[in-house]
Amino acid sequence: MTEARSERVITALDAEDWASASTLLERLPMENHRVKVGKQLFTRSGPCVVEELHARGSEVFLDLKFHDIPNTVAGAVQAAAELGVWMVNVHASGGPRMMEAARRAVEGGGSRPWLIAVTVLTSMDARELHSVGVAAEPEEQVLRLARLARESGMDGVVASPAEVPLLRRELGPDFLLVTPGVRPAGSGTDDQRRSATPGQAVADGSDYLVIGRPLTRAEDPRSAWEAIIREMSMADDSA
Ligand SMILES: O=c1ccn([C@@H]2O[C@H](COP(=O)(O)O)[C@@H](O)[C@H]2O)c(=O)[nH]1
Repeated sequence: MTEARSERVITALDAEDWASASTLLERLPMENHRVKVGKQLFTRSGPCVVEELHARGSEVFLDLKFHDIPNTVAGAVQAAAELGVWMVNVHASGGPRMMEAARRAVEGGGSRPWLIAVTVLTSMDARELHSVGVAAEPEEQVLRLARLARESGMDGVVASPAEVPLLRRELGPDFLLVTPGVRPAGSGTDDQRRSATPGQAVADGSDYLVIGRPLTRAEDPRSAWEAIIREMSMADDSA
């Protein structure tokens, strides 16, 4: 991964509306240029949020985690591609036909978004995974879904930083690994159950670190950002 460290951080703009999101952006440095729009902001403020972010020069990861029948997901992914987003995602547990339909939906045009699949939500531990009927351990299930995602034409997966060493070893250097659940050393994990520090995520080979509350809830988001970038640099330098 040759991108600058600041380009490897995707800020999760989990704000209640566009007004709060843009206030937050003003409190972050300009290098914070990749942002993730999730269900709350998109549902409240709609596609114009993506347009506003593009006008500001940001690249947008539209994190709506589509999970539906193939025809519906294909239509949704195509609509996302027409918005010009940089990255969009589906749930790998929607199955191979659904992922293949999503892939076909973004093919054929000029530039297309990165299409990635969510494996096991980073908020789930083994116990919760078992409670929804999956007997496998999280790592095993993440690897199974990541293999399926690759065979179905996905460019990469969303997984926890804890699974990055395994996924890199098994899937090689070119499959995108996008990791939420990142927490600076010493900070609480909130509702995340499988997490690691920014330094660890980078050292293990994560391509993109999705970071929300450690930035959005920080008293000083700019300093929090700088501390994260410093931690990533130290991990890179010692690799
Ligand atoms: O498995 C997943 C998939 C997506 N997310 C999203 O990432 C951010 C993480 O926010 P934090 O505040 O840093 O915990 C959030 O928008 C989630 O919807 C995830 O956490 N885990």
